[in-house]
Amino acid sequence: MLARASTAALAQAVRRPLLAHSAAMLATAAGDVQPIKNVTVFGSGLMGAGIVQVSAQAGCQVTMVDVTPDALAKGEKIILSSLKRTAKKKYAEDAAGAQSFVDQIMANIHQSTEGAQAATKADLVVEAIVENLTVKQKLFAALDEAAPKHTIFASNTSSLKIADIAEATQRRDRFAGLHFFNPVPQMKLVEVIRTRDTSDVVFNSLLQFCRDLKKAPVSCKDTPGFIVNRLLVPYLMEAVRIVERGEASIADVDTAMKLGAGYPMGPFELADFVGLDTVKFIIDGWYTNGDGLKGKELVAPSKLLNDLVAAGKLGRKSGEGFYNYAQK
Ligand SMILES: C[C@H](O)CC(=O)SCCNC(=O)CCNC(=O)[C@H](O)C(C)(C)COP(=O)(O)OP(=O)(O)OC[C@H]1O[C@@H](n2cnc3c(N)ncnc32)[C@H](O)[C@@H]1OP(=O)(O)O
Ligand SMILES: NC(=O)c1ccc[n+]([C@@H]2O[C@H](COP(=O)([O-])OP(=O)(O)OC[C@H]3O[C@@H](n4cnc5c(N)ncnc54)[C@H](O)[C@@H]3O)[C@@H](O)[C@H]2O)c1
Repeated sequence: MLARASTAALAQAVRRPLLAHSAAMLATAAGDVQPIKNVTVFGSGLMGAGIVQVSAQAGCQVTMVDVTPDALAKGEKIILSSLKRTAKKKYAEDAAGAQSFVDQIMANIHQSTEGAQAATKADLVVEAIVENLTVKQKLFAALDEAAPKHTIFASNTSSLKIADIAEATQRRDRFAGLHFFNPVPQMKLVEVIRTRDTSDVVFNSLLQFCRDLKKAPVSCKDTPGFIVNRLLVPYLMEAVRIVERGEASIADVDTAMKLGAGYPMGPFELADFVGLDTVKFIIDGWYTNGDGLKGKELVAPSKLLNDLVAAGKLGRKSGEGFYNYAQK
């Protein structure tokens, strides 16, 4: 009798928050939205450039902001190369059509190194800068003064708590996570993360914005790694530990996961793709103070990973990580 009662209570305890969460999703699905037509993206790197591109492709006016003209030029190069790949497929026999496709989208993209100025007309500010809480808080605190009251703030962080970033501003009701995946033009998923303070209108507007970008939004609580990274990063790290324990080679682990689990990339290829510095930052943050992950073996530091990052071998973006791309 006791066992049955405790099972029922447990089921109820699990069901209650899930029901509340899905009810919130349903409620917001029918709620008001504020239009997002003018977007300012901070960071023109791997992710920022992709977010700029897909927003411009959806018809938004987009301002891409970085700290130097050189960083902006790198971002523009990433966008042009991606658009040309897409244009080549769409307009295989029509070079003029392909060029006009690229030109029309690039006309929606403006560049600036003046962050505060760039935020003054934004309906949405998306941050995709270095994965460092203090740097993100400093940026948003400065933008809070410059951006209009209606502007929504969103972070593309891989691993930080959205609430920790938002606390640097006076607009916690207009602050959320908007987590895109690499490469942004290809990956359909966006994780939309609300904090306790995010308003329904803001959450709803971000869900609609993702749909306008032809992306598929999902949501979860403001927890370490949200959904994908919470599952993916421990998997990547266990692959590293298999190699550290001398149980298999890097190449065989990658081959095994591609041919045995049907993944498009093996864990080492993927870690090099994401950036070894980003992977290291994520596990270091979770190991030292991640809710429910602090001190856990699952995310413990790895000598192999730390040595590569210390040697500046960050993966594809530096030409070498677990693999050497200079030779490929
Ligand atoms: C850590 C962070 O917080 C979260 C994350 O981002 S975790 C990482 C999530 N991302 C992944 O897991 C990526 C896994 N890898 C993949 O999906 C695939 O390997 C890939 C899409 C990157 C590349 O696909 P793949 O078939 O291996 O290579 P490729 O043929 O070059 O590209 C496939 C298609 O996408 C296109 N494509 C690839 N990258 C592109 C880009 N950046 N821009 C435009 N088109 C691109 C190619 O043109 C090709 O188009 P086609 O099939 O019509 O010819
Ligand atoms: N790499 C991935 O696969 C991936 C995927 C999803 C999310 N993310 C997250 O996105 C963010 C960016 O990652 P990335 O891989 O694009 O990094 P990146 O190093 O490629 O780009 C970061 C860019 O931010 C710029 N920057 C730094 N401080 C700035 C500031 N104060 N103002 C304006 N620009 C500034 C840098 O100059 C650089 O161009 C991180 O939070 C990361 O965790 C990364």
